[in-house]
Amino acid sequence: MAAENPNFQNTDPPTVLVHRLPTFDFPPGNRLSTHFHLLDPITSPPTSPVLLHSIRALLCVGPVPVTPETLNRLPSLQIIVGSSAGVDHIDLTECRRRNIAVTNAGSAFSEDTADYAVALLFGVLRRLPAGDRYVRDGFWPVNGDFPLGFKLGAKRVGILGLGSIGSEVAKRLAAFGCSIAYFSRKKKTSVLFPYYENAIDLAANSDVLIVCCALNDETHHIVNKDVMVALGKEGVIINVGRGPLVDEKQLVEFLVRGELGGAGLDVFENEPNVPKELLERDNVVLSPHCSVATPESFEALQDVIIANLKAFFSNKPLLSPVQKD
Ligand SMILES: O=CC(=O)O
Repeated sequence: MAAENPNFQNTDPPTVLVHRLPTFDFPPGNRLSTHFHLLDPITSPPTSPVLLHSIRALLCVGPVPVTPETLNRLPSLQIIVGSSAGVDHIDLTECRRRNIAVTNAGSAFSEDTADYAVALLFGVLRRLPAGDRYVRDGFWPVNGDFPLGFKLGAKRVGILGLGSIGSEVAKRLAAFGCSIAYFSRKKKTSVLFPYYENAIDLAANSDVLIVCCALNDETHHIVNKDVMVALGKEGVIINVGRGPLVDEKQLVEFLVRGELGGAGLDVFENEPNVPKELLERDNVVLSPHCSVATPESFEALQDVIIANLKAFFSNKPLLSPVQKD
């Protein structure tokens, strides 16, 4: 029967509807289909509305939006398993209203993303991409020594969002001799780093701001003009969270006027478009939203997705539920 009707919903393995953009998929050879019957409307024949009515689990691959309209087509939906750390593409308020659980990538990406934040910071302070261009473009023999960079050790690093990624960033930069402080939704009782009650105070006491918090209504443009003023002329902003956490228009203006020391950006407000003013600047390191992208991270992600779906289908606690506050 399953062979005759590709939309047939087996109970074993359980059916999971895949929600993704045509351009976004798991790398080949993923293990998810050995545990679940994955119904992917992009590769399967049209999915019957009757089947959609019975779907309980949705696997959201990448940053594809989940809107009230998406949810209207899935009246039995109970869980959305996300494949990213950030879930700003999912309408969480609507999910809460409909009592639909949401999970994210948990800590699958945290180490790689933290490594990347440190790499971007090194890139800005020591001007690594600019130095690379200097050598490749033949300027070294002509112009001589490359300008000095800045030392990483002993920098005062302010972390915006001391969650799973922020904590890994703190661990790494503390090992480089930086002092760490943070701002998060809440002060963490188990953490000894100084806590600031807002982003401006954190910036005023930091040389570097590393942005790794979740994007939501409260954190949209959390790095605004006032934060940039507080960070000061030598200050560096690293963003591995989401583009709209930083007011990009202001960031460009501050950099162009020389009122910030530099920026390392993996994310942008209007991806894949990057403000052209940034392309010309040697104190800015640009990266195409790929801090999480390693085969190791994607292996770990599959473990998290499988664990969440298995827990859901056997009524056990979810591994990485998105917090409900
Ligand atoms: O940007 C990547 C993620 O949120 O996992």
